[in-house]
Amino acid sequence: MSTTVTETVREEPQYEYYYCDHSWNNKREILRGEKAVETFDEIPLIDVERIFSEKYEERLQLATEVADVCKTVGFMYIKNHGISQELIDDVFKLSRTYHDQPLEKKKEEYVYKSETLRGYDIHYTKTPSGPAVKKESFMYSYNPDNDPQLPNLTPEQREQCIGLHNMWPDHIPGFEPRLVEYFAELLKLSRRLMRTFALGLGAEETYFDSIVTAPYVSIILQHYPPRALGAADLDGLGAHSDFETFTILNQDMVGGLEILNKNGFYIPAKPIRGTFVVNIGDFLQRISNDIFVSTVHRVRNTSGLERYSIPFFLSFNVDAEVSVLPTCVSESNPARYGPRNLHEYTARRRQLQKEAHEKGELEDSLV
Ligand SMILES: O=C(O)CCC(=O)C(=O)O
Ligand SMILES: [Fe+2]
Repeated sequence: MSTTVTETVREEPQYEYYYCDHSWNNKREILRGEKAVETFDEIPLIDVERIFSEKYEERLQLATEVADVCKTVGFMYIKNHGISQELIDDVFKLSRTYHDQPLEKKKEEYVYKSETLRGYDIHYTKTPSGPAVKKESFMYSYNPDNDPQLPNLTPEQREQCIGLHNMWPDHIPGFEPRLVEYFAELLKLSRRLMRTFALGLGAEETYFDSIVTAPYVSIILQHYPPRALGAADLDGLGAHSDFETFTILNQDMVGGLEILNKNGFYIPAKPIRGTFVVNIGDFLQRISNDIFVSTVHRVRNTSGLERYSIPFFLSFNVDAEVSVLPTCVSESNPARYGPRNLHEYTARRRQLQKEAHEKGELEDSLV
C-alpha cells in the first residue's frame, strides 16, 4: 500500500511557478527522471567585440553564435562590450551611496509619489522578529533629452517618454549625470545588440532600428540585503521572466542570480568581472515566434553580504505595434501571436501595481 502511494507521488508532475503577465499562475513542468531532457548546466560566455566590426561577415558570425544561445539557454555573459570598467564601478558606488541613506531620505523619491512609478521602492519579507527588507530599488527611465542619438518626436510621442518624470536625489553629488551617462552607454550597446538579434533571426540587420529611436527603457539600482534569519521568503526576487525585449544585467561579485534549466535545476549565474549578463525577455520570445527563449530566473542572496545589481531593460518605441518577424514564420509554422504594443502592456502593469498598492494588496510589500 505504502509503495503504491510513493509511486503515485513520484508520478505527479511537478511545476515551478513564476511571475509573468501580471500573475503567478505561470508554471513550467520540472522534467526529472525519465522525463529529463538535454539542457544547459552553465551559462555561455560570448566575446561580442565583433559587434563593432566593419566587416558584415564578422557581425553575422557573431549573430549566429548569439542566436544559438538565445534558442537554448536564453542567457549569456558578454565580454568586450566596450563600456568602461571605471564607469561601471562608479555606478555601483553611487548605488551603494544611495541605498546607504536612511529610509526616510530614500522615500523622498518614493515611487508612489510619482505618476509613472519611477524612483525608490522597497519590499519586505516576514521573519519571526518582524518584517525585514528583502529588496529595495531605485528606477529611472528613458528621457529623450539624454539620448546620444537625439530622436525627432512629436509632442505626443515625447509626452509618453516616462523618463521625463524621473526623480533624482539631487543631494548626492554626481548621481544624476553619472547614471545618465551610464544609461546612454548602455543604450548604444543595446541598439547594437538589437541588430545582432535581428541578424540572428534571419532578418535585415537594421530591421528593428526604426522602433528603437526613442525606446521605453529602464534601469534599476537593485539592493538585496543579506537574507534575514528565519525569512519567510528565501528569494530576494522571486522566480520570473523579464517581459521586455532583452535585459543587460550588471551584477557585483556577491552572486545570487539563478537561471532555471529545463529539468528544473537552478543554475547559478556566478559573477564574472568585466562581463554583463544578457537575457532574452518575453517580448522578444513572442516576436521571434518562440524561437528565442525567455528563461525563468530568481535571486537568492545567501552570501551574508549586501548584494547590488543593475539591470537595464530594453523595449521598443512607445507607439510601436510589433508583429512576429516574417523570417520566423512559414506555412507550416504560422505566427502564434498577433501584433502587440509593449508600452500599453507596461502602462497596464503600472496601473495594476498602483491599484494593488492603494488597496494595500501588494503581497510581499508591507510598506
Ligand atoms: O538582480 C539580479 O541579478 C537580477 C534582477 C532581475 O532579474 C530583474 O530585475 O528582473
Ligand atoms: Fe529578471
